[in-house]
Amino acid sequence: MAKHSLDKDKIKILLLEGVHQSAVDVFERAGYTNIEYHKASLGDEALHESIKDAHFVGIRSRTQLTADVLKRAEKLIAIGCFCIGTNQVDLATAELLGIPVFNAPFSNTRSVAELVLGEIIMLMRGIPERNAIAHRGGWMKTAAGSYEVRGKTLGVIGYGHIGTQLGILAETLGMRVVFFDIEDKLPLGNAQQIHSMEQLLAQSDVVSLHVPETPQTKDMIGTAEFAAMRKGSIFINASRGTVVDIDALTVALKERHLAGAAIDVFPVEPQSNDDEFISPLRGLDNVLLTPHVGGSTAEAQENIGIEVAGKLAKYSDNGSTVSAVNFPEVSLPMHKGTSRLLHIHQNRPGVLIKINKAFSEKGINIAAQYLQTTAEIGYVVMEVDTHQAEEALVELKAIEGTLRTRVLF
Ligand SMILES: NC(=O)c1ccc[n+]([C@@H]2O[C@H](COP(=O)([O-])OP(=O)(O)OC[C@H]3O[C@@H](n4cnc5c(N)ncnc54)[C@H](O)[C@@H]3O)[C@@H](O)[C@H]2O)c1
Ligand SMILES: O=C(O)[C@H](O)COP(=O)(O)O
Repeated sequence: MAKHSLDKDKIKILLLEGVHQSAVDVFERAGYTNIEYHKASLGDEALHESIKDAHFVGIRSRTQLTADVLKRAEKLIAIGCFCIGTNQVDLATAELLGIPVFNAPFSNTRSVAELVLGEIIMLMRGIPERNAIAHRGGWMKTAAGSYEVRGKTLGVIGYGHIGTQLGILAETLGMRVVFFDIEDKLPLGNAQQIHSMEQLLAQSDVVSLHVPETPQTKDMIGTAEFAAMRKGSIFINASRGTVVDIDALTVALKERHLAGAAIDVFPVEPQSNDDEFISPLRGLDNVLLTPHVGGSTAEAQENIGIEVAGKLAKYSDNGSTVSAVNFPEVSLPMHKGTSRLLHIHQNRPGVLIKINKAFSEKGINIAAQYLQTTAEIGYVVMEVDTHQAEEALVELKAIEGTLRTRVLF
């Protein structure tokens, strides 16, 4: 088992938002037992208190790791987002502080696609409204406004891991699939790329959003876009709450320009299951409201726990940063018989030369060396004889531009 500059039982792992037990199991199997586990996200003060001595933190989409939080988390080595989205982390600040951020880019995508497919069928049949009326003692038995999905057009906005899977599943039900994406994408099945979002909106019976939260996607669907959609069409958002102008959506639904909607993500979401959900969409019978559960299935959560905890444990044990979203990616073999030094520095000219010169002057032999950079930082990993590791670490810490160093014996 890898030995660290810090004993493993001193390495604190903070897990928030009820990440799956599979993550705890992975950490424990890797020898990390100092785990602080919370079922929900923490309020600002509690978060500051818990993260200030944490070496690793695991979150889901709720916890906001802002620049302020990160700067106060002085011991933080890496962050795990146990989900797809990483917009809740200030990635640029994390990078400049030398903190890699990992996520699970695929594990819950099938779950989202399945949920959306079910919602399409329910909404095309007007089931949410019939269900709500029945719960109030009414009986809305009519074929009016109730349609098969076969032969209808699904417009997917954001044709990535989720959008593509949804497209394939929808085609198996006989739907025609069109998509809009800022990138040219290989259409799967019989899907067709449309290069104008307006044209997609005008020809779709169902529009489903699957874009990430970025400055470009903020409020990308508002009054004008709803007006461009067909009268009586269906709108679905299981991407991020910031992408849709929720007031404009409310108007489009109340005016019955849209026949229905399914919304899983909201501009403001409750911090925990004990807090009230506030939204102008509440009380609309033709809207399916779900509490950000697109990726919340047993299968997805278990796989995410294993994947992200595995990436964090690997970074802790051997320094590998493969698939980090904000960091130079270095793929490292296991090391045996040497010690591994990890050095994260500002990306400025001459750092590697200075390291090599300092080591050569001290007679420290470098058995292996790996370097990757981004525009902002460099990540160099070196292997040296174990008896020289402490001395090498001192030399590394003295290099100008150093952000962080670690040694793995
Ligand atoms: N509701 C949930 O529980 C849940 C679960 C998983 C993911 N999500 C959200 O869904 C999003 C999509 O997930 P994914 O795995 O398919 O991501 P992805 O990165 O595989 O796909 C996103 C696609 O959107 C495209 N895109 C980006 N900006 C765009 C723009 N301005 N206009 C059009 N297309 C644009 C990209 O080119 C890409 O093809 C995630 O970023 C996450 O925010 C939500
Ligand atoms: O980004 C994601 O993967 C989804 O939004 C799911 O987030 P969650 O883990 O908070 O449910």
